[in-house]
Amino acid sequence: MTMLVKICGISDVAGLEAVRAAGAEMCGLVFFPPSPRALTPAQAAALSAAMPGGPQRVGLFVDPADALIETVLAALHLDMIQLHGEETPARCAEIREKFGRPVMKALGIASAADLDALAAYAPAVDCFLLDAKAPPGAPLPGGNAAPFDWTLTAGRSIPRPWLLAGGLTPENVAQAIAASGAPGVDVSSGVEAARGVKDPARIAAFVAAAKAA
Ligand SMILES: O=C(O)c1ccccc1N[C@@H]1O[C@H](COP(=O)(O)O)[C@@H](O)[C@H]1O
Repeated sequence: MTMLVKICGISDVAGLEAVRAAGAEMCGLVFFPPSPRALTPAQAAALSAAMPGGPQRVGLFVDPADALIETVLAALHLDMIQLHGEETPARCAEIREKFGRPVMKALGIASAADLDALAAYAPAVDCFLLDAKAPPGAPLPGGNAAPFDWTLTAGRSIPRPWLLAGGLTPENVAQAIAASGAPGVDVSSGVEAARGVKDPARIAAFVAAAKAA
């Protein structure tokens, strides 16, 4: 089975080219201003236009108003919408229906009980991203280089396709896949040279390690 790989927080052409060259299926474009990886719709449109084709474009939003999604979709094509806030199942379904894009819902996981929430979301979304819960007071709900206990998902039936995220790196991704049973992985901080600055060599190493796992 193909291991799906998403590299999140791409903000320049070198990063996008590295994702394409490495063979990752998806890249994430962040539309959440507090993030060091955030893009304006115009910046994202220019970046995406610099490389027609290539990885699927996933737009990352945090509790977005409809107007923001509308503005982004008017500026560039998105293949998928990632919701990384406190969106309810009803809000996920509304966004999926209104904007006609597959929805990936991110959920913070700290204990086995957190996985119980997946059942309520399953009818409203196309896939899940299971990330560590943000540390208390963290300014970002994700992208914090924090892992969760990978064994929590081992042997669990996850009711949609899913990606593992949180603190993954080229060095630990194979171990994370083996421990969690994840069919796909997503990374941001672990492939950066500095916060918000992607490192093409680490992107290549991450994708190679994930695909070989
Ligand atoms: O990357 C961000 O800046 C970000 C901001 C707000 C919500 C989510 C964000 N990133 C997502 O979090 C996961 C895990 O990140 P990391 O690898 O631990 O740094 C990342 O894959 C993105 O999907």
